[in-house]
Amino acid sequence: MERSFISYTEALDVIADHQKSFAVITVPIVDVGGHFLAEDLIADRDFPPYNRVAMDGIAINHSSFARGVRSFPIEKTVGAGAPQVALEDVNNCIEIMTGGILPKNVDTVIRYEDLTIENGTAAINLEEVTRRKNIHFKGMDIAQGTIIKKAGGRLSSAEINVAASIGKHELKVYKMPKAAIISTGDELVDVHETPLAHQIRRSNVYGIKNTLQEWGINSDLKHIPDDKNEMEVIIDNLLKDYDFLVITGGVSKGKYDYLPDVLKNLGVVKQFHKIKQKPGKPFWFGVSNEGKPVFALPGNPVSSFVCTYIYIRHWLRSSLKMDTNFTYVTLAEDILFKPELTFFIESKIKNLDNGTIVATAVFGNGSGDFINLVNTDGFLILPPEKEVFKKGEVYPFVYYRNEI
Ligand SMILES: Nc1nc2c(c(=O)[nH]1)N[C@H]1C(S)=C(S)[C@@H](COP(=O)(O)OP(=O)(O)OC[C@H]3O[C@@H](n4cnc5c(N)ncnc54)[C@H](O)[C@@H]3O)O[C@H]1N2
Ligand code: MOO
Ligand SMILES: [Mg+2]
Repeated sequence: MERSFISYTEALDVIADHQKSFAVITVPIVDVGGHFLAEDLIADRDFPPYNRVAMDGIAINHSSFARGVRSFPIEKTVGAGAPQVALEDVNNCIEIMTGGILPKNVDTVIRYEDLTIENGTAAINLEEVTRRKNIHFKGMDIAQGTIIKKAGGRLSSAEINVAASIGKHELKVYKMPKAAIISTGDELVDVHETPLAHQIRRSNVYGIKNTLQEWGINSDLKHIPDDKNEMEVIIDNLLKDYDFLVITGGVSKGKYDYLPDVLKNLGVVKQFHKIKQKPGKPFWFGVSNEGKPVFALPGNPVSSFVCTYIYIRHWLRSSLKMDTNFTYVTLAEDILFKPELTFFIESKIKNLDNGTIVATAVFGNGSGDFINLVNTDGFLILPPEKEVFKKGEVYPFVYYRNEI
């Protein structure tokens, strides 16, 4: 159904309705970082797989210590990687290293720091020793056959460690869709060019490309002048070659804002045009006859930036069955915003030593002022039904920095 001037939440719902199922591919483990997991990771053994010695020292049978024995002749010395041995006499000990398999007939490990070793005998310098100390017992982390990580979600170093330990030399991951990011507008020149007095360099598409890249999506950049016929031919071809399109500019009320007409002529079915929000109001979203989403973002750089972080993210996370919530932060100061629109306001955040993260709005000069993005960390999402947003209240926050 076609809609106009809908709310932010309605727009999110429409976009989620057009989520896709991405194909599954297999990628070698060394290249898998940042991909999205498409299979469950299952423990192939207990973790740890054997009673693992957790400290370098000696292994004893605690009953001897309990009987008052304090000096233990060393029967043998064993390193990690050696098969399991057995203590023959419970009054003796086995010298053993971290990572080794716990010998039979022992149940407690004492570290070197608590021992004096002389002439092949280890004396324990402790009044008390807890039985089972310094042993990482078989299966205590997870049992064989248990799902460690369900499909879905992004592979971080934590999951990659686990994948390696269960022998996954290659993993099933989602094949991310490929995007064309298209700038429109006769005033725009290439980054290599020197603009004339009435021109600017096209910029917002580079930021969008980088954002998509951070989300694991490859894209190509294209440019189309404000020429209806040229637009139609180029977009028609791009719809064939790419999984989704991101177009910036040409969607408002201007004489040369041809995009909605062009997309209509190409059979891209409008799902909505205009959202009750600031910035980004003229956002147009449609789906081609092959089901390919077309995100036609308003050209103003802050508007296209916000719409990318809100709506393209929402489509991707919905498609990947990931939760779509944002983190919440606390307002450092009151914010006044009267219009009945969802307000995305650029803000700086600060971590306080009491554990709260506070956000301070930084008002730039509207959605054309992309310099203001450099001075902020993300944007607050303030709902339309209020005018005064009080210091101390909490609101969702979209963080756009990707620091190491
Ligand atoms: N009469 C009205 N005019 C406008 C309205 C309105 O409701 N009534 N809405 C305003 C709002 S809000 C926005 S946002 C813009 C959206 O405009 P378009 O999507 O049609 O975009 P353009 O007109 O092509 O460009 C707008 C602005 O952005 C600059 N731009 C465009 N592409 C790029 C790029 N790739 N890199 C850098 N800058 C870009 C362009 O030069 C313009 O300055 O419409 C308002 N007008
Ligand atoms: O809504 Mo426009 O996107 O503010 O400048
Ligand atoms: Mg325009």
